[in-house]
Amino acid sequence: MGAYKLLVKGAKQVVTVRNDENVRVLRGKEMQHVDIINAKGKDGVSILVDSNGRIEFIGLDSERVSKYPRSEDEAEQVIEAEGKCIVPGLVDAHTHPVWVGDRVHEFAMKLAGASYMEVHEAGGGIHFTVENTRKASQDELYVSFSKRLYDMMSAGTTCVECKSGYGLDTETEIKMLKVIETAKREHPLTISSTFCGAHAIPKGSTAEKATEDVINNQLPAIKRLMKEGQLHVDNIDVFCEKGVFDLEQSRAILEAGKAAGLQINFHGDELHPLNGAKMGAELGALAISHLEEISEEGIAAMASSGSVGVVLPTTAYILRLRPPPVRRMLEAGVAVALGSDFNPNAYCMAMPTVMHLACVLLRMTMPESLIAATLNAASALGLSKDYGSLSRGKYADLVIIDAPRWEHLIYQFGCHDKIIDYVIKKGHIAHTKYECCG
Ligand SMILES: N=CN[C@@H](CCC(=O)O)C(=O)O
Ligand SMILES: [Zn+2]
Repeated sequence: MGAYKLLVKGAKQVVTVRNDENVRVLRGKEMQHVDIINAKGKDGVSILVDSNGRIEFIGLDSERVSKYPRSEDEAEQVIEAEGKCIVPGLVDAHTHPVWVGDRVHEFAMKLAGASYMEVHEAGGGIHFTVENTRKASQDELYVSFSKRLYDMMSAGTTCVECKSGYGLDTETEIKMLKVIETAKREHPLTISSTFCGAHAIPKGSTAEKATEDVINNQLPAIKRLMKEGQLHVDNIDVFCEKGVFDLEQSRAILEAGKAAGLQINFHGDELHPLNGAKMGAELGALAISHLEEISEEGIAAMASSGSVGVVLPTTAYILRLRPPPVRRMLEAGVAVALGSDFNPNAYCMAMPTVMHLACVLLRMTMPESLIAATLNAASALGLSKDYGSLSRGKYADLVIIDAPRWEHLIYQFGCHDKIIDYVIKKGHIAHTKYECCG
């Protein structure tokens, strides 16, 4: 074993986002620029990774050679990155990736004019996925889930939030959380897991009964497994929406989750303005997702509570919703993050596509979008101490792009696999296009 796990050298440009490990989140104007280390002529940029996968040095090749003269010989792997750009590993702050049975048939219905809630109320949508997921075995779910995680990684994602929520009963919710738990142990990606037993009202039940079931049955069973060390769940979620869980039911579920030691991270103000953002801010939510219908009051509350706003451009795009007022949120000082919202309704797991949509549909700039998909997304999951930017001491999660400027990752609409040369996870080559595509 070498003294260093990896040396990347000769890069044209390294976007650190912030080259300061103490910066854990960025808001408002702070999101207008990213820190970049550029090569000086032939003197490229190096990243040296220690044996624990953390960044030991980041800076010009010449400085690295004078400070660590033997680094090239002592590194287990060396990547020549001449002419290439490097950004931090992307962080996907919101996904629903554990399920079987696609909903391609519903895409046609929606194109013909059916709304998300019309499909849901007709017994499709989440209900369709619940029926299929309840029938599937843990192994079957793991096979499709783990393939999706590799696909996400090949598009540059190195940390991802993964929800349960297609069980809506204790048994299936636990089955889903166990699938996520297995991936936490076995997959290179860093996973933040979320209990979302309140994702919909089970068929034949009511919102009152479902709230009671989540609080009195599902959550205590999960808590027991966490105590026994069988599960390590990070977040509590609820779909706070008209016709699903109302404001008070959502509050009760989130409070119960918080009392069980989970971070509050939920769906709010997506289709109707229920003032979910304000309620979440009052509870000290770490993050609130969607926010298409956030109120001015909700924006002010999130700016002062520090709750991260996770916006999901794929949803607004696919459902033709009015996009969330991201410019207003940024102006007011809300920290904005991005997620793919990968689920059978929004079948997108590529964060470069998400960043592109954020720029075009949500009017974010490219630096804002990159910050939202790295440092702020890590912050929405409580992971920004270790992930989301490149500085000494942080984990070396990197995306190495074969393009003359980092912005190509966002500018290019699709086919990112052609320019993503390497995805590095904690200093390991987790994916390289040279092995899979030649
Ligand atoms: N809005 C609620 N949940 C998901 C959709 C899940 C589904 O349709 O299966 C979302 O965030 O978009
Ligand atoms: Zn969602």
